[in-house]
Amino acid sequence: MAELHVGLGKNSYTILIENGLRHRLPEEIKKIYGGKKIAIITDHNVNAHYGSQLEEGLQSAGYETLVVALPAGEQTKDFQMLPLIYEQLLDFQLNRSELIIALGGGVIGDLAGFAAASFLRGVPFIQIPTSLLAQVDSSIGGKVGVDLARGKNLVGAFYQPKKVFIDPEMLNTLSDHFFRDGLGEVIKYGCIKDAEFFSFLQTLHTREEMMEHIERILYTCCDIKRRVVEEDEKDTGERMLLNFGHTIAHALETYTNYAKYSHGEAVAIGMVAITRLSEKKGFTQPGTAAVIEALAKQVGLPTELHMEEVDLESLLAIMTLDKKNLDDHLKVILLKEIGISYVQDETIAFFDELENI
Ligand SMILES: NC(=O)c1ccc[n+]([C@@H]2O[C@H](COP(=O)([O-])OP(=O)(O)OC[C@H]3O[C@@H](n4cnc5c(N)ncnc54)[C@H](O)[C@@H]3O)[C@@H](O)[C@H]2O)c1
Ligand SMILES: O=C(O)C(=O)C[C@@H](O)[C@H](O)[C@H](O)COP(=O)(O)O
Ligand SMILES: [Zn+2]
Repeated sequence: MAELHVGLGKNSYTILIENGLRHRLPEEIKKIYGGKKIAIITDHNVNAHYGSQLEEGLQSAGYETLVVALPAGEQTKDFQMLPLIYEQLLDFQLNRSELIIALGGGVIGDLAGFAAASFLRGVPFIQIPTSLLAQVDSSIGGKVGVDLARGKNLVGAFYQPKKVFIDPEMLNTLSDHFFRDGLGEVIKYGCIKDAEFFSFLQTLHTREEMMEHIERILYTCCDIKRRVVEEDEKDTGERMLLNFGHTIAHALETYTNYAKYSHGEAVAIGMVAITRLSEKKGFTQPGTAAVIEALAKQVGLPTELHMEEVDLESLLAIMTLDKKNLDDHLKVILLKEIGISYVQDETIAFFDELENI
């Protein structure tokens, strides 16, 4: 069992990582919430595996519950889902002091978190992340939101959960596709902050090997994210490092209508592409992109940005909507070398060479 504290003043909370924690959730929730009602927001896949156990446990602990189960997938992280959720919360008469639980992957965490941030101007919520991506990244730090057709995460808020409960055993039911996908963000953490962790990842070849070391993987990523968020909760500087590979990733996801690449896949492609560009311009130690590419390939992630399949002008137009853009500047996240990242002011011209990398 491991516990991490995210120190954000009155918005502080803890992350609990424990095998089998799902069986003890009602008891843990009782410690932090003395109200009557709990709304669980989840998706159909996760609900089928874990919904009834959680709901029944909470009912046995004396809570009145509502389960809002939505279709699985990125298309659900849409603005138009919100009224459907609000309607059900209203029917349930959830009040401002009562609790929302996000039970699922990053899609549910972001969407339910934003519903919590906006319903009645803010209802407390907790994160029970069930995908690898959500356990290492999206459940921590309070970035919640939804996608628009014109761009990813373009509507949202910074709204911290009251607690994050991580049960690594829940990953046993995750598909191979989404296990791999989460590794895109895991590799990101090694790239931006921890060369030793990156080297450790290079020694792991199979899902089984990774599951043998899952506590180290989860703890290392959560700890890096916690430290970065503590330093810059509102994403004005240091936190932008967590966006390594994401300017290209988000543009690619948007361009392909959230249907071709899952987020971690797009991040893998984005990290390799930006590092190739950066090497070409002399900002990154030569050979770094190849090393990231090799690790991504080793775990089965895509690494090639197939420019013949996309229109560069359209991709660049989407990038200009990136939330990191301030004034006339784009903020690009680059590596000096594996483990050392920084933010650099650039113009959109930085990406002109994308067709030739
Ligand atoms: N807020 C943040 O800081 C942050 C960080 C990274 C990514 N994100 C966002 O997270 C989203 C991607 O999250 P994701 O990859 O978890 O996608 P997801 O929520 O769609 O989950 C992936 C798939 O796995 C299924 N699933 C989840 N847990 C399962 C389990 N334990 N057993 C069986 N099936 C399970 C889901 O039903 C879904 O089909 C993207 O929208 C991305 O933008 C947000
Ligand atoms: O928490 C952060 O900050 C991140 O950037 C984490 C990213 O992995 C994540 O994809 C996040 O949702 C991106 O946020 P955005 O602000 O670029 O939309
Ligand atoms: Zn991400």
